[in-house]
Amino acid sequence: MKTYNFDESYIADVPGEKEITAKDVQVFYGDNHAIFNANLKFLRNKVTSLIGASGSGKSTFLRCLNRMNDRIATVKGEIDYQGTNINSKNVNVYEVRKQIGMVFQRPNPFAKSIRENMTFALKENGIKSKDKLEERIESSLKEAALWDEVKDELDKSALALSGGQQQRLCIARAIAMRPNILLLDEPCSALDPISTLKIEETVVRLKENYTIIIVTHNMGQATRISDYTAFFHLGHVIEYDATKNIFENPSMQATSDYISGDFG
Ligand SMILES: Nc1ncnc2c1ncn2[C@@H]1O[C@H](COP(=O)(O)OP(=O)(O)OP(=O)(O)O)[C@@H](O)[C@H]1O
Repeated sequence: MKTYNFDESYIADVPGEKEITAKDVQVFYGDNHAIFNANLKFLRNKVTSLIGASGSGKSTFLRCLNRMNDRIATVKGEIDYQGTNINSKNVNVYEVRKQIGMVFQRPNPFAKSIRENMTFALKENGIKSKDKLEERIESSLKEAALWDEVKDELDKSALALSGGQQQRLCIARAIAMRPNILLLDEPCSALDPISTLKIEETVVRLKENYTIIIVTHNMGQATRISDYTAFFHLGHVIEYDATKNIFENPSMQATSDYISGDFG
């Protein structure tokens, strides 16, 4: 078993077609150095889990991938997406977020109808045709496995849905924009086991059309749904590999300690 060298930079890479790559990414909250030289390549149409103890930097790193840290932290390094460094100042952040959608820990639907939740961003982006909007609502709600439960009550308030339904609505709302990448920041942490299972099934189906990167504290969830897993520790990416290897045969002592519950 190897010990991680905190002075060296680890290139976290696995074979396959890349969708988005972090190069020497560092994040600072004032004096707090939260992410140290993360070099991590994510594969297209795969689910990748980010795991690690509380405070290890998973959410901070995830937010770098669609510029969600802009107002709260200093992010150095490059995020390469389709040949562009999207961490560059002159990149249009709204365009980035159209292609790299995000779903948060707590479901956050707008206090509007289900239909309005689905159409708001589409209308803002110039999609006005009623047929096109209806088509997007239906196809996205189907992809998020919510359509059958809400198709007869699209004008009902989104806040009247259960927590799990609200989270699937947030996923549907994100994919209505037809992004390439979906970032999920502990999307099940506020949900009961049955709702969690539904989201997990949804995520596994969604990878057919999207690249998915998910922060999770739930080891079972990481093993059930992700193809690859990156282990974060003290702001460093310590190990990155096929999920099976991370959980059954990790190379690094710190990974082994974490997954066996020795710390964190
Ligand atoms: N908005 C913020 N302002 C200042 N510091 C922050 C902020 N968000 C995170 N941090 C700090 O950055 C470090 C990494 O935190 P982060 O939330 O990314 O870790 P995490 O692994 O996602 O933790 P958790 O699993 O508890 O969500 C911590 O030291 C944390 O205190």
